[in-house]
Amino acid sequence: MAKQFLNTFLADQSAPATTTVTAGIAGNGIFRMLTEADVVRLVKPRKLFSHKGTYGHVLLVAGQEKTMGAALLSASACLYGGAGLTTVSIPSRGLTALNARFPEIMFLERKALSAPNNLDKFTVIAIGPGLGTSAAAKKHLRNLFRIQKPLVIDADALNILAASPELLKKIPAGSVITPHMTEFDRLFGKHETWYGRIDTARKQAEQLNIIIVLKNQYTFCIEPSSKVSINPSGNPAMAQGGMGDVLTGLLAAYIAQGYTEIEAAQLACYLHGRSGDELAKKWYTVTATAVAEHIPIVLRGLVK
Ligand SMILES: NC(=O)C1=CN([C@@H]2O[C@H](COP(=O)(O)OP(=O)(O)OC[C@H]3O[C@@H](n4cnc5c(N)ncnc54)[C@H](OP(=O)(O)O)[C@@H]3O)[C@@H](O)[C@H]2O)[C@@H](O)CC1
Ligand SMILES: Nc1ncnc2c1ncn2[C@@H]1O[C@H](COP(=O)(O)OP(=O)(O)O)[C@@H](O)[C@H]1O
Repeated sequence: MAKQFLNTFLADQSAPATTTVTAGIAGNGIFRMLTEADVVRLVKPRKLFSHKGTYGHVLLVAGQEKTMGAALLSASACLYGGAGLTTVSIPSRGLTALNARFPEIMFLERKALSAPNNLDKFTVIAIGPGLGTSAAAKKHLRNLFRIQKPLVIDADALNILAASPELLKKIPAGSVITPHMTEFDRLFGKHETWYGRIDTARKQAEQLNIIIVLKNQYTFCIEPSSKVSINPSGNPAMAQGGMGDVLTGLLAAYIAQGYTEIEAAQLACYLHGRSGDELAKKWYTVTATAVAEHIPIVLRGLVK
């Protein structure tokens, strides 16, 4: 593949003109582009002698009355992403919708989140889509931080952290945060350029010992080592509410299935965008629901 420049992937072409991107995540450079071959190599086949326990259990803490849809979208991505079991902790008013839409998914009352013993059985916990930023939501986030297991943190959970810098410093090591540009700037300060934003993300990933999935047309997955992988899939047909909620559910599903946090982030970003790309061949715009539902078809096409 011809040498690529970082500016190809930045909306404002703000990087030094000579900064290059290598194809393939195995490359030694700082900026590496994720390829289909990387993804095919990463995907683990489902084993003959396996059962739901083999593929992990996601707990998703999401939703409030006006944004229950975000919780359902995220939960659907856990399901279509192949998690063995999915439990959602939503306000109980959302239960009828949950049971009607996804009978495969289980429910955990919000008050159960304050007892760490109730959380032991989950392989991974994701928090944020449609959660709101109430005092109760903040309390749940704080409680989850206390168990010191890596979390997937998105949307309103990021907005809570942005308003509570003391809590941001306590983010469990190894966690994955998935901000879009505005959420990122709320967390780490306003940036005038994309290159500046990526520079801050690299420093923060190292300092906080977390993975930052900085979402945009091209999404950047930044490791604690400050290496960056760039996801090339995705398209403007996907620019609709709920799309990030689906990405979060996928990411949690892949962690549940035993991928490392960075592998899960890379897989989730690539497959999410690829699903949108395949759908956009037929559809002028694609919904978040459709992107989630198409994920197993994408994987079947990639992994024979
Ligand atoms: N069906 C449901 O229940 C849904 C529920 N949802 C849930 O609602 C909660 C709050 O989400 P939210 O969209 O209201 O606020 P938030 O994401 O902070 O955006 C605020 C402003 O930021 C900007 N901006 C946004 N995205 C950007 C991007 N990618 N790149 C760059 N900029 C971007 C944009 O500003 P603009 O560009 O318009 O000036 C926008 O107006 C959250 O928990 C979420 O999970 C949603 O997922 C929708 C479906
Ligand atoms: N034009 C685009 N090209 C590629 N991907 C896009 C585009 N628009 C949105 N996406 C993807 O959709 C997701 C949007 O996330 P986010 O803004 O958090 O959505 P929401 O809060 O509505 O769930 C990101 O993963 C982003 O990469």
